[in-house]
Amino acid sequence: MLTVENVTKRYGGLVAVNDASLKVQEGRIVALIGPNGAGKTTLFAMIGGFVRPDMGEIRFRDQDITGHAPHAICRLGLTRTFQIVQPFAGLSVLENIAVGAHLRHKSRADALERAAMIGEQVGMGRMLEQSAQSLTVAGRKRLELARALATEAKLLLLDEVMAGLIPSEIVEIVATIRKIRDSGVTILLIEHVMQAVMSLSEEAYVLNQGRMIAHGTPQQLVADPTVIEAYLGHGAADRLQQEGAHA
Ligand SMILES: Nc1ncnc2c1ncn2[C@@H]1O[C@H](COP(=O)(O)OP(=O)(O)OP(=O)(O)O)[C@@H](O)[C@H]1O
Repeated sequence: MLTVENVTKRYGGLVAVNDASLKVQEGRIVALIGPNGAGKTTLFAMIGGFVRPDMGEIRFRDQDITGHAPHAICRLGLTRTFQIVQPFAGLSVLENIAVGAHLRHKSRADALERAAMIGEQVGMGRMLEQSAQSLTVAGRKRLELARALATEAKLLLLDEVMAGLIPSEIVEIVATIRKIRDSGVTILLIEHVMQAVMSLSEEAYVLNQGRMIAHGTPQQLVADPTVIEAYLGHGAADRLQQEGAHA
């Protein structure tokens, strides 16, 4: 469904993403993980059309979308959420979701009807008339999910939708994301909450200093010395093994 091939993005002397590739098959939940500053958000920005890669190619459903504008990519069925959630403060939850629905529904009544359905789907059924400004962090994350879904995305890119949530809220949003996938939406997510990555995704890619250093099931990756070193520093895999042997 999505193929990223040898994509590179430089900012001056810094190579934020360096010759990175990944594939997302339809119907899957795939995670993109890596330490802070690894280049995850930059890679998402390139896939969504917000940043143009210096090199490489991005294909979505057999179409080359490299360097296309975000609205054109969204119209094809690929939508991303943002790490910092900024709802339209003066609008209700329902109206905020309807902004996404307007991409496919020209009439306000149709957009609102569609928005109400999506609101239910993400567990915001009782908050639809509430002002978006009054939402908690967890509510805002759900709203961001709903706005993206309302564009009738076939592939959703979720950027840290669990950041700042307490464990019980994480459990709820994990269930919601699974439900969204079961409704036919493919998901690529950036996530720091490893417990969520382990329970949600069937496969994960690891980015470190701009390079894709590993790909596998989350279970394989947490046992992979290259991945452990990327997170914990040089020699960490050996140290862990020795500690394990002495325990
Ligand atoms: N617009 C920009 N101009 C200059 N440097 C940038 C820009 N955007 C990102 N970078 C740099 O590129 C590198 C990768 O950043 P990016 O935000 O993609 O990483 P990340 O993996 O998403 O990190 P985090 O997990 O902390 O969000 C960092 O060193 C960052 O400082």
